[in-house]
Amino acid sequence: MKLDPFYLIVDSAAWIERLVPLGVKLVQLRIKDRTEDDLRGEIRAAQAICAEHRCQLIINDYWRLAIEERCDFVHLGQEDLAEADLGAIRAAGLKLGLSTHDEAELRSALAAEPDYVALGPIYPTIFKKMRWAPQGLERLAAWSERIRPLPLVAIGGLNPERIEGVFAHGADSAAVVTDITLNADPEGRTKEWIRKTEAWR
Ligand SMILES: Cc1ncc(COP(=O)(O)OP(=O)(O)O)c(N)n1
Ligand SMILES: Cc1nc(C(=O)O)sc1CCOP(=O)(O)O
Ligand SMILES: [Mg+2]
Repeated sequence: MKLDPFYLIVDSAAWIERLVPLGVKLVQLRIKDRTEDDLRGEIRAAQAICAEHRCQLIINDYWRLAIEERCDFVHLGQEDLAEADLGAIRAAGLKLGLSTHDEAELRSALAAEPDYVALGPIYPTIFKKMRWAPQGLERLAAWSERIRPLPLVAIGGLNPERIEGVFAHGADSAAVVTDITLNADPEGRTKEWIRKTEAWR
């Protein structure tokens, strides 16, 4: 499976409406702490925009809702994975991306036969508190060897200056939150990401 090299992560359908029409082809809806009704509404709105713009939508965490709403891709972390019904996810035809942060997590991720593996944080991130030190580019290259031919997603502290390094070390896609959502010009930065990832598209 080929992933777009630019993997945007946002926390609302409003962000998706703002940025996906610019040419984003892979986006994760990552929402925390909302009611089920709110989540369902956000998922439906995101689906409509992504369908219109032929953008792959990935739902973070909420695999039951993703099944109910007939989504086609979910991303789960290791704690999510421990509680997930992989049989139900597969029976619904959902593709699955999994987070990893260390060797043990990589083993459990591979056992679940995902459609991609993410490694993070590659660089320090301001987005959320993490138990792991930055992985660095050599670790990313090692992961790439280990998971081949599965696609590898790099995440954590990425910006346009770091794009070339992660692809040179085996990443297939670069996931990003704050470099875009906290940027003074999110639209301009999104266009810059699309341009700078073109060589790997
Ligand atoms: C592409 C990608 N990689 C990693 C994560 C992190 O997932 P998780 O460890 O479950 O943490 P939360 O994002 O749910 O806080 C991700 N969302 N996307
Ligand atoms: C949501 C998330 N998961 C990570 C992991 O390592 O699993 S790093 C991360 C945050 C990424 O945000 P930013 O691009 O702003 O650093
Ligand atoms: Mg999660």
